[in-house]
Amino acid sequence: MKLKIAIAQIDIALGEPKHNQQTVAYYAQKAAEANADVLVYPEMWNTGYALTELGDLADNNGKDSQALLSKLAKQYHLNIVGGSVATKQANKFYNTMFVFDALGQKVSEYNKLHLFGLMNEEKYVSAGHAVNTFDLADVKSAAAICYDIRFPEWLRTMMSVGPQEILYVVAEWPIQRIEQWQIMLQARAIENQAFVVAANRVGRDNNNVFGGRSLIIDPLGRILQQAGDTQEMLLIGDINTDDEQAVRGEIPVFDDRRPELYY
Ligand SMILES: NC(=O)CCC(=O)C(=O)O
Repeated sequence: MKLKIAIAQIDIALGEPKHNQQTVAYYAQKAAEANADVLVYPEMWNTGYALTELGDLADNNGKDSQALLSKLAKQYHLNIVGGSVATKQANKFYNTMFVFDALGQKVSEYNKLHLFGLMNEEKYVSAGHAVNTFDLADVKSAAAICYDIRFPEWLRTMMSVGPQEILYVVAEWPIQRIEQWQIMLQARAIENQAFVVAANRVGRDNNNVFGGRSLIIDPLGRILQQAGDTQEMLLIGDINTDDEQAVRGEIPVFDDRRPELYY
């Protein structure tokens, strides 16, 4: 399957969901103009890490964000991996991803599993418990949120069911660890023999400068497309999932696993 992928490497205005919704809508239009099949946004695009203000700002059951993403998906006939947004669900706050197909139908919903202490996330946000695997644009896929990529055992859990052909990652990853971001994403691509499509934000909040460098990586860990570290942009890249069938044919790591020995 050939797919044109678009990544919206955007800046996020801290604590300003209305403003950020306009940015998200603008990049959907640009992705449609580029004839993209799939569009990916970064983590927590509605509020940024405005964690102390979640009581006022978190999206109730993700209603506003879902309505917007579904509308954009349908209007522009785009499959959308909707980054993540701060949500309120049953009096708790979550860092939640919504995925919509090109008909505007929700195909997945996922609450970030691993909360990032260095950014105080666990003080305000509750952790999810469920996998995030789905078919999007006829391709078996999985998705993770930012700090989740430091847990290869979790990604393997999701990637080996299928196995999945694309791993989407959405992030607010600071610039001082941007080399780790890139290296870990390349490793996740190689070990799972899958494409990795990773969207990071740019800009700053009160505590961090974020490092961009959104990436599209092939199943051999080679970088197909890479955005810069500071500028907002729409990164576009073409992938062909037949490539990873070739890689899997040569080194069948999924068949050779011995899960009975792993704990
Ligand atoms: N938003 C996040 O989860 C950041 C993760 C991060 O920066 C890391 O080094 O891990």
